[in-house]
Amino acid sequence: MNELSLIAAIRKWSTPKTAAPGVVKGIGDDCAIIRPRANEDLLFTTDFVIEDVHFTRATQTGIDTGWKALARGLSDIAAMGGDARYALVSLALAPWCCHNYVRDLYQGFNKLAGLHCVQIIGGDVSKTEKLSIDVIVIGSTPRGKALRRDGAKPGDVIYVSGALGRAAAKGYKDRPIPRLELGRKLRGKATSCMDLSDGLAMDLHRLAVESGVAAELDGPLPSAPKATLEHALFGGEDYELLCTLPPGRRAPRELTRVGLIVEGKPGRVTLAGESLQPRGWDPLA
Ligand SMILES: Nc1ncnc2c1ncn2[C@@H]1O[C@H](COP(=O)(O)OP(=O)(O)OP(=O)(O)O)[C@@H](O)[C@H]1O
Ligand SMILES: Cc1ncc(C[n+]2csc(CCOP(=O)(O)O)c2C)c(N)n1
Ligand SMILES: [Mg+2]
Repeated sequence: MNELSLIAAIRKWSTPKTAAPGVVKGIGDDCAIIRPRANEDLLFTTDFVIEDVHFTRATQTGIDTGWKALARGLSDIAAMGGDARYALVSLALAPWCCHNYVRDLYQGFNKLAGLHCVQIIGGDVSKTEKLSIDVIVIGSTPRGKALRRDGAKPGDVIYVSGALGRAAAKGYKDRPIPRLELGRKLRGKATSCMDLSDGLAMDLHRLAVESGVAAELDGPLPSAPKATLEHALFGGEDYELLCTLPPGRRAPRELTRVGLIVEGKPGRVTLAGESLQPRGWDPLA
């Protein structure tokens, strides 16, 4: 395997049947060229997936690792109420990564990219000791309509999508489903929104800090099969949406009410009246 032959293969694996709208030039030049539409805001996000930090080689296939690496960025776009459009994929390959493994990674990227009309428009390859994948995703929203973390107001109702603790209960070996459709439905409805990557306790704290409010969790939490309360609150990697809606506003059926935004020390979170520490997954701990 050398750089030229691998990039030629990647180019073949990444070429869609029809180019995504706005792509003037995809893989093959120093930069990709994108022509933005009028009246849209662009969204940019980047996330790593690193061997033995986010997955272990022995327990996860290349296809699942590729899926998850792209899903993390798509989930960020979902949290902003956006459409995911393009991705850049940088691979630092470990000595054990053979041609067929890289092909499997692209199968994983492509399975998920195909579901959401996302085109891989570039990237980089290099080598290192442990496989590291960085995926940049670019998305868009109608101008001024992106959902943000900083708009929650006292009196708003807190909701989460899906079931919490799913990834932790499965040993972090599942394929997360980015909630892009739900995110778009929440545009113009939710006062704040973010995706749950580090666990509800930590991520609700972050949303409350950005919004300058406190949060009270009161309702029963929607938990995944076999998930403990510890998994649901602190497990992380659920990639569900956490959002707030003004009182009285009807919530889409994918959402479950879990609490209320209140006035108080910014970032303080309580569960059934008890203070909840902002503990969860911390990559640097
Ligand atoms: N190295 C960095 N340089 C510049 N900005 C960064 C860097 N790392 C993180 N950020 C920014 O800090 C903010 C919070 O990032 P963080 O990664 O904690 O959130 P997140 O992406 O929602 O969570 P997660 O990565 O756990 O899914 C984002 O705006 C992110 O772009
Ligand atoms: C081998 C292995 N050990 C632990 C975990 C759990 N884990 C890793 S990163 C993360 C949060 C999101 O990451 P980030 O904060 O980098 O966005 C979680 C919950 C895993 N997936 N694989
Ligand atoms: Mg991040």
